[in-house]
Amino acid sequence: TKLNPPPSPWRLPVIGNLHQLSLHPHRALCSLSHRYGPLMILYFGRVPTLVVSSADTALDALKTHDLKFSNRPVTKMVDKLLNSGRDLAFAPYGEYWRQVKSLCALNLFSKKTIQSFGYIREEEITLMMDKLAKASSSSSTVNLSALLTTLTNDVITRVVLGRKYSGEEGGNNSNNIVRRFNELLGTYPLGEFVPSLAWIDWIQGLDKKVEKVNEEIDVFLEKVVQEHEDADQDMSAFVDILLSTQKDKTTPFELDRAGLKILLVELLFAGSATTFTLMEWTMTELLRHPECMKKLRDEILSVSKHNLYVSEKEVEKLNYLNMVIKEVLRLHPSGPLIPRLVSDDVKVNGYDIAAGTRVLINLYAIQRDTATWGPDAEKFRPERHFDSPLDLEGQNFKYFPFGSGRRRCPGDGLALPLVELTLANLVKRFNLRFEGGPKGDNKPDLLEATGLDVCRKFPLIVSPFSATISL
Ligand code: HEM
Repeated sequence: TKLNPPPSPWRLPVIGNLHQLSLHPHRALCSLSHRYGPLMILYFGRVPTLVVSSADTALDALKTHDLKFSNRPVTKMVDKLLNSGRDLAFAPYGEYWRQVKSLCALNLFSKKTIQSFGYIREEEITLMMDKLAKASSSSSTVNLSALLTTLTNDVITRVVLGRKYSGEEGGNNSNNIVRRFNELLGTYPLGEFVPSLAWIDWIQGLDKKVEKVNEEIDVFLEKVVQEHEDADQDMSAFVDILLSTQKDKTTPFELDRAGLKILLVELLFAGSATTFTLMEWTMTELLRHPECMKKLRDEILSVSKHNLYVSEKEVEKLNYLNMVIKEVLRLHPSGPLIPRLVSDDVKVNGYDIAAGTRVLINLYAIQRDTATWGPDAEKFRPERHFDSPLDLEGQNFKYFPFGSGRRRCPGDGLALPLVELTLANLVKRFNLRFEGGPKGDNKPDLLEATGLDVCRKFPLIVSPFSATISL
């Protein structure tokens, strides 16, 4: 039978469409989809990649054919950094993935476990507030991006590893490890797409960099695991649960030392970079829209009247905060391109897609589509979520910032309470003045960094002023 492949933009010999990706592939692919349609095949060198850019095509791929789209590609970096996918995010869809996922669901992502970490969130947020209060009383500026990075990192390392590592030196500093891991995982070696150009990666020393980061991560995590093995008293971090799973020979699940460490590093990375990115963009948008900041502050003050600290119970009543976060996740999804892999030949929207084709679901394009969001789709307008049926569950393909289906993000329940609580306390306690970007603007810009998680290009530097609060 005759096959009907999706349209493809014109491409160059050898490199294919690689030159069209720019530094911000989600944006470049969004523009290309306006010309070539919501389903297109691009060739990254010799590697065909299906790009999905509309709600309808995402529904057909991720719902109608969800099983065939339930894998992820094992890129060269995943192969090297995550041992060919012995983690959760890149493990092939199958028994190993199922076992790891249920272990995490039960011991890390369950409602009860997340609630039990409430005191960690409170302690770390209080520490951050203290730093801001100190800066406020000495009229100094602070790097809010750095503070938020440390906060998310400290919370996730306490939950997963049992204590903080952000104050340690060099290779033992969890902030450094997560940052370098993120940078490398978001790198696509040219040799992966064009084998004849692999020498360029070699000259750039990519293999050496990966080797070094792998070694550092291994040394760091070996020390952490050893600390837990040597501890006299019972410890209750996630690493301890992994260690007891490892020892328990009756479980159907075999987790060796290397697999255990890969899972730990992935959770640190997946848990902190995404959560931090969401907080950083929320503060950016609020500083760009003082009317939204004021509305949010009024809401927080109306709900949280008796203490300086906004509690988790009070946060549950903050509807406008919820809308603000939803709008930020729409415009700035932490991971704008969701990677999947087609595991079997499939027909999507009438087009034939071959097994083995890589897939990129362009959340950025879908969540800014004017057909869904209207002519002001590019505008930050939290009110559009008022009484909206679109939630974060991933059932509606117009809006799914945590993904959808079997491979949907399992960490939303861990991320959102921290994000909500931090933002509520920050906005209640401080008026923040943006201290100019590189061009001396008085409103933060929207320039994006490159990498797997798209955070701000330049950090948010602000002057905090303690707000007057009558209790
Ligand atoms: C604001 C915070 C977060 C955002 C926006 C986010 C977003 C996403 C997205 C879009 C995916 C891909 C889903 C798909 O393929 O359908 C994903 C997967 C994943 N996320 Fe998150 N995430 C966040 C926080 C977290 C946290 C806190 C953790 C864990 C500590 C986490 C762990 C994971 C894992 C393990 C996967 C892979 C799941 C699988 O393949 O089975 N995420 N996330």
